[in-house]
Amino acid sequence: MAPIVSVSNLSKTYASGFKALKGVSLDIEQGEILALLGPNGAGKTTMISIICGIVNASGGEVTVGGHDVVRDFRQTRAMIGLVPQELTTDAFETVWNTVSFSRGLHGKKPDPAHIEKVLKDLSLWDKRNNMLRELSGGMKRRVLIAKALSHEPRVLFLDEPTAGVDVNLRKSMWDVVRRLRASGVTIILTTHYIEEAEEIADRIAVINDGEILLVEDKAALMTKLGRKQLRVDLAHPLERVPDTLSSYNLTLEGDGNCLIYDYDTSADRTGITSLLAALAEAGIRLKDISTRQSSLEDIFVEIVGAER
Ligand SMILES: Nc1ncnc2c1ncn2[C@@H]1O[C@H](COP(=O)(O)OP(=O)(O)OP(=O)(O)O)[C@@H](O)[C@H]1O
Repeated sequence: MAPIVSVSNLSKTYASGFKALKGVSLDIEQGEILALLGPNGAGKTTMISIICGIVNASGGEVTVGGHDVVRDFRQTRAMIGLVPQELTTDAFETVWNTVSFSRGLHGKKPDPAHIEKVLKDLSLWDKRNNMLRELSGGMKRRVLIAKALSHEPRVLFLDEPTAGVDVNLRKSMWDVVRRLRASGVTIILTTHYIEEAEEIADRIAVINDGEILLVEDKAALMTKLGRKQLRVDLAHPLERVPDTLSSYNLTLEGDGNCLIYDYDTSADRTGITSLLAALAEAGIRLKDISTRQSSLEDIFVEIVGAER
C-alpha cells in the first residue's frame, strides 16, 4: 500500500540561515502510530509544520494521501488533524461550540452526531456546555484533540500530547490514541517521554540536528540494539573478578556483592550457561539472579550520543 504521508529529501533553511532540516526522507504507513523522537531543536516541529502546510520547505517534497502539500494544500490540509501543545481558543466559549466551530473552519458541513461521538470518545460529553476556562488542564488537552478530530482527519499529528500531564491522564490519553488507531487514523506523535514511545508506538523515528538517524519497527529496534544484563548476587563478596572468569565481560559492583554480565540478545549464544558453570567451578555461591533489558531510553541516548 502507498504510504499515507511521504516525505522525500526535505530541507528547511530559515531566514536566519539556520538549517533545521537537511534532506529528510520518511514514509508513514496508513494506520500506524509513529513516534518522532529527538532532543530539543532537532527539527520535529519544523517537519510537522511543513507537512501541515504551515511552514514552507526550502527543498524536497511532501505528499499526503498522494497529494502534494503545496500544490494541493486544501486537499491535504483537510486530511490532517494537528494537535498543538497549547490551547489558544476563546476561554469563554463552550466545549461544544469550540469543537463544532473547528469543523466549520475546515470547510466541513455541520455534523452534530460526529461531534457527539468525538466528545464521548474523549470523555468530554459531560462538559460539552462548560466554558473552556472551567476545565482542568487535562480536559483542555482533550479539547485540543477533539478539535483536531472534528473534521474527520485521516492523519493526526500530536505534538507532545502528554507534556506536563499526570500519570493517570497520560494512560487515558494513550487509550484514546490506541482507539483512534483502531478506527483507522494514522498517528504521528512527538514526545520527550521515551516510555510513551515505548508504550504506544509501532515504529520509532529518531531525528537529531535536522537528520533522521533511524526509522525502525519498535520491536525490531529493541531486539537489534537492545542489550541485556545478567545480575548475579553473590552469597559472599569478592575482592576482584577471578582470573578464571576473565574471558567473560564481567564487572563487579555493590562492594563486591554482585557480578554484572553484559550480553547481546541477538547473538546466537549468550554465554549464560557456560558462565554459570564457570561460576560453580570457581566455587562462587550465588544468592540470586536477575536480568535487565535495556530500555528504549538507553538505546536513544546511545544513538544520539554517538552522533554528538
Ligand atoms: N522561525 C525560525 N527561525 C529560525 N530558526 C528557527 C525557526 N523555527 C525554528 N528554528 C530553529 O530550527 C531548529 C529546529 O526547531 P524545531 O522547533 O523544529 O525543533 P523541535 O525538534 O521541534 O524541538 P523541541 O523538542 O524543542 O520542540 C531549532 O534550532 C530552532 O531554533
